[in-house]
Amino acid sequence: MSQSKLITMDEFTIQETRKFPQATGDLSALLRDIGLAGKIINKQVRKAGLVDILGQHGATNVQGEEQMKLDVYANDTLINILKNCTECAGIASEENDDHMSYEDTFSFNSKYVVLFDPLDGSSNIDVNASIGTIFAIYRRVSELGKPCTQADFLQQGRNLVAAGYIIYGSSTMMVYATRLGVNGFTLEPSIGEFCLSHPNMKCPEKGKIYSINQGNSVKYDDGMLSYLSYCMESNKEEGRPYSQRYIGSMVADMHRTLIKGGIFIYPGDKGAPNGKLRLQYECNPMAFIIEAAGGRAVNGNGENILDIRPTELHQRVPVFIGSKNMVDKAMEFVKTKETVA
Ligand SMILES: O=P(O)(O)OC[C@H]1O[C@](O)(COP(=O)(O)O)[C@@H](O)[C@@H]1O
Ligand SMILES: [Mg+2]
Ligand SMILES: [Mg+2]
Repeated sequence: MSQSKLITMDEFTIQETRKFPQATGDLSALLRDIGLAGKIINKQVRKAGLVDILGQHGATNVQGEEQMKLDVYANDTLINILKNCTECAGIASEENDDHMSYEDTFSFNSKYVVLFDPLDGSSNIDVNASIGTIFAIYRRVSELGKPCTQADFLQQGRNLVAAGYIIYGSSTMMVYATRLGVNGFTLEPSIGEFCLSHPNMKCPEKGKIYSINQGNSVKYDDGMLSYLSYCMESNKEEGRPYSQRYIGSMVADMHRTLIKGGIFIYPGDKGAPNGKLRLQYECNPMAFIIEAAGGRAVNGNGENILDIRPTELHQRVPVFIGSKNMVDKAMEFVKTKETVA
């Protein structure tokens, strides 16, 4: 990123909007507001050991998971910023039981709703590894001028208008996808702006890394285990064995997968047939980004993640996501064994 050619995210989205004369600019404004929330969360993350923001908050969320202080901080920040902006009619979050409808005059007439995982990778907060915020933007299906309804938040991933994440890593980046493609913006700390650093991101068709919690192997079925054996098997021509990398923070594992290629898997297992990750604010936005970058995302039956019809806000789904060829290969193992069983 050369200083003389800095393109801020705002400039970029304005340029993109101009390609569509009928566009209102509302989506650009919404992305800017999510970026603003990201900058505020980033400020806390950067001084996490110095202020009282590490550790547990003392409550559990709707899924029975311990909330960390930063989970709560990030959630409150996003809720307040999106409430005060004029483009968002309501939100749903990993940390809230139900969706929230913003009922002021402006929000009532807003056409977008946002779903988010305010802080992804909670288990990494206290050990200073990369964490992130994941978001998904839909056009509401409920009537303008009325409160949002559950239907707004239970849309298929196919309906996404935009999705992205902010990663608080060695630098802070915001990556978002629309149907036009995927672009990444690095936070320039001296001017406090996200600036275009990764234009037109593409996920390589094939990679050399598989990413899964291998410690759970004892619970995996035969198909999954034989795919893992395939990843570890030596085959020089095909570039195997693959390397295994697993941070345990979906944002960080997916950011690497998007840039370097590879496959990220959180499968169903004997104890949790639907796996752990949530469809609406983790897997759908990541699937939308990866598809827009040329990759693929399916569940354990090979069904495209974006085609799944959600029935509950916090539903979980097994996920195989990343380089197209690697996801297709994994399905050969997983689906064959399922049929045999
Ligand atoms: O510790 P496990 O079971 O491997 O799970 C790791 C996964 O859980 C998550 O941390 C769940 O996200 P949250 O931190 O938002 O609950 C993902 O980011 C990650 O991929
Ligand atoms: Mg998460
Ligand atoms: Mg979270």
